[in-house]
Amino acid sequence: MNDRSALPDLASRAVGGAVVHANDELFAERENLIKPAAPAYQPYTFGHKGQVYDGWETRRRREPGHDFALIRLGLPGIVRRLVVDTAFFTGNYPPEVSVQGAAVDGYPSPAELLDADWVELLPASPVRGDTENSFDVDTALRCTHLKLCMHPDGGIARLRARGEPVADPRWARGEFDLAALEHGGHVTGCSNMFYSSPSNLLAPGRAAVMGEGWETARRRDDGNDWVEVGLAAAGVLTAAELDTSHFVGNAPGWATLSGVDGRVADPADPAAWREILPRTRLQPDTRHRFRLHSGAEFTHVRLDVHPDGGMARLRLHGTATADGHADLVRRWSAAVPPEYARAVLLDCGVPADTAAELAAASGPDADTALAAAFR
Ligand SMILES: NC(=O)NC(NC(N)=O)C(=O)[O-]
Repeated sequence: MNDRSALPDLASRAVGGAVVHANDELFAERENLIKPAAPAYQPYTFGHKGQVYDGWETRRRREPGHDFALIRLGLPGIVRRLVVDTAFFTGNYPPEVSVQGAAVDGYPSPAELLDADWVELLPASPVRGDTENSFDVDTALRCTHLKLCMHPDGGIARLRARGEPVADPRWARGEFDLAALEHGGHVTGCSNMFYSSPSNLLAPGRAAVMGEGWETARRRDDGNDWVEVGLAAAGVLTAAELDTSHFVGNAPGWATLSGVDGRVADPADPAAWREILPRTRLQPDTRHRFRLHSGAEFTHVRLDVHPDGGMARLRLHGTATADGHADLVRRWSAAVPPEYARAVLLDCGVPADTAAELAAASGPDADTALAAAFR
């Protein structure tokens, strides 16, 4: 799907994001910025500090400068669209906002983050109050953190950082979930997303409530709903997990899985798809796991649910092919600064001089050597 609004929110608390610091949050707490739920408001509701807002709100500045919050992305990746939602902030929204991104390995403290190499994703730009202010972003950087600035002060209900997660090759090796967002799995098509996004199927961890899964509207025709997933890497699947947890009265009755190898066949050609899991009955509110034995290589997998309903998670465990793994490493190395790549290679036990050489090199030979370092 090319629609940026359908991309997963890399900052959301639902995928492990955190607002690790704000220079001020007197009126309303910074953590509200990344709550997955839409913002809410109750007029004439006063706490000790003033009107209660569902967002991040600083005091009125009496000296020059600007306010800022530091966000750790739950899914490091390339940000394609920022949404600065000022819902319910009418007399107290910031006139302008800006956002910067950084790629920092390890577990930096807020103080260390302040010294990071911040790259501009959104220059200071005007925003409107009580509005979802949407900005497309043009960057190639795999960000791990964002810095959101309000010029000079004010309140913001939510920040959404829609984008493409880029896998860390240290954790996408051996047998892993080839559909997981954190490894670069992504939704490429879907029949219906009436209630919730199909990307939720690929989110980390178990869903806590029904709303954290994918749910379609009730079908009133003879068809069935489906979702198509681009795998993190071309690979061979060994197990599938179809988790209907929390879908009690609206789980699908049956499901099938099929796959295609987009390197040798056209995914748009229905005849190119091969069955992976035959039509299988599902139970409501159940984590189903199936062993897969076909041994075939796939780049895309399609889940058909019959006739409609919802599902919490889809996991597709398997191993990447050698060229699939090399592609995954190439995507990562093209999106991280050389000093970051060098630090990661050192962490993998690569000798210092080789790490420096590999991090700085480019071209097919360098790609092959880099992929070998992570295999
Ligand atoms: N009515 C308000 O919202 N006032 C103030 N904000 C809060 N939260 O009370 C302010 O000055 O922005």
